[in-house]
Amino acid sequence: METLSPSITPCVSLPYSNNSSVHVRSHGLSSLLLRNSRSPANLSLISSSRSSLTRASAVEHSKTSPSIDLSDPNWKTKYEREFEERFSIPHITDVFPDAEAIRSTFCLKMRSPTEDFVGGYPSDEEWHGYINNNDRVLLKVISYSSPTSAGAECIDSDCSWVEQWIHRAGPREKIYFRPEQVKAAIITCGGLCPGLNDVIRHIVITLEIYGVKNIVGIPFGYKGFSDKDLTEMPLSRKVVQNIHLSGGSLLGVSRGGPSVSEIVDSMEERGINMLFVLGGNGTHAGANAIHNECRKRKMKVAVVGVPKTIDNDILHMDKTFGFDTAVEEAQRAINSAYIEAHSAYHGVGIVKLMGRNSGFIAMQASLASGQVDICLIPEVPFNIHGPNGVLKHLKYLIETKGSAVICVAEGAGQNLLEKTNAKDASGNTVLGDFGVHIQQETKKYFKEVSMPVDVKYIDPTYMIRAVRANASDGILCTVLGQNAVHGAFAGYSGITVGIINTHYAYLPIPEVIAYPKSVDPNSRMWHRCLTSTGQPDFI
Ligand SMILES: Nc1ncnc2c1ncn2[C@@H]1O[C@H](COP(=O)(O)OP(=O)(O)O)[C@@H](O)[C@H]1O
Ligand SMILES: O=P(O)(O)OC[C@H]1O[C@](O)(COP(=O)(O)O)[C@@H](O)[C@@H]1O
Ligand SMILES: [Mg+2]
Repeated sequence: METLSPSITPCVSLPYSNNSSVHVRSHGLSSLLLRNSRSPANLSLISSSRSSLTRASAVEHSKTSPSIDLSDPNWKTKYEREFEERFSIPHITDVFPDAEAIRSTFCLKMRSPTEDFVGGYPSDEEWHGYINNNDRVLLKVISYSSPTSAGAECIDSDCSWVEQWIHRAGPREKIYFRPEQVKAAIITCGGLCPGLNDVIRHIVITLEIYGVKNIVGIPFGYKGFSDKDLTEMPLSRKVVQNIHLSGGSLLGVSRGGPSVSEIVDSMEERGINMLFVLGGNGTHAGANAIHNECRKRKMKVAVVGVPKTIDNDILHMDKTFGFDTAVEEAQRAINSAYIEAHSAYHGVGIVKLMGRNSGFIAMQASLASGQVDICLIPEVPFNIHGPNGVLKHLKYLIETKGSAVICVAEGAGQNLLEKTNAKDASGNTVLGDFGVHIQQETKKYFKEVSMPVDVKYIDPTYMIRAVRANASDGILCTVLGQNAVHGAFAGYSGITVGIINTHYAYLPIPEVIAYPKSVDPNSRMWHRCLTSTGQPDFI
């Protein structure tokens, strides 16, 4: 039976403050709300979180909002209007006001993809499956009654309800590209993630249903645009039919690569006018820059992203594809660590999971397994040594339970390691190996206190990333892939697609990558994780 450590803090204090120095939870409203701290009412985003604002260097919000004066009786209306403006999605008609729209060729009546449009486009005249351009999805669905409510994000001290609407994804009745004039390209960048092949597959299948015949894959990420030895891969339903049965990416992935202008030069040369970009924060920063460069050059191109990251660090979305699968797979590693630890005399199982800045996989896998005693993530500071340190608690667990399991996210405890200052080809900081560090410190500590322990360290990170998507991710990938194509045909560009409050939406890219999403240490989910592990604060 699990025994709780006597050092457990019974409740977590909720630092409510409307002082401008309050740490702002890193959600989408941050830039606007931080500016509010200079407003006459001197109110910033009021949050019960203790995490500080983290910001990706990549992209700032593209559409800045002026400060909201909370003493203005109409501030809510103004806020909602400005929110709508920030989350408006760029459209081809912004640059080409006379762009011709035709009736959609997305037709679910069976038709051979090799058929030519000699007799005109097929259409489902009576079909009521289209999305109206004015359809919206609500971004936030909880009305908090107090800033001290767990996870509360409030704009004013009363936590006034403010509506934040974003664009609903899906097929439109009017499209801005003639299928026979489309050359569509798909690219996968960054690290691997379960589900990449499922998304590629559904982009290709949906493009074919619209009637596109010229579809290519760019090999090995952005590098494929500049490396002369890499040739584009022709794609069709036949090519992609079974690719979802294996993990990885049919097209290959890479970090780093050519400049944005080189990429756009290459797109011009190749005649690409639809680009589907599958990747994380970095890839999306690139996609947005490509979109802007195309606009600057007056190219009628749709650039649409599909967020890919097992780290789940993309803002606003319920989750990104591959995350669910990663959690499921991580749980298997935790179970092995548990079995090893449980079967050994004074066994300690340590599992390292991915998560550069965000501990979502570690948190969710710990919760899912129910076998973790200590979960360490980058968002929550901790000490290893000292009276409240991890090792002291570990000793207590060994004494009371006989074994213990520790789950660490790769980005945890970086302040306790020597900095490498190394960067990968994309400019991401190369992290120190905290898993190895805590393994070594555990062995040292128990030697010092003359207590025998049997430490088993499992690093399943690349095994987790390489698996094929599970059923739930498979469905998510299908919907995201289809919606990416609908967005491009509808004439949107510089957008990405995500699942938000169980609905599918289009968002302007800068809003989802303004900074990496992270675990809120005051969220219900982190509290649930603490309830499950029974771990105390290690501070
Ligand atoms: N700020 C940026 N602007 C343009 N391209 C970027 C930017 N950051 C990263 N990239 C490119 O995006 C690709 C993927 O980035 P990376 O950070 O490795 O993965 P991810 O997209 O999963 O975060 C790389 O080819 C990288 O060169
Ligand atoms: O060894 P690689 O390819 O750099 O990948 C490691 C990184 O991949 C990730 O899982 C996901 O990163 P990306 O979203 O940038 O692909 C990180 O958590 C991890 O640091
Ligand atoms: Mg990234």
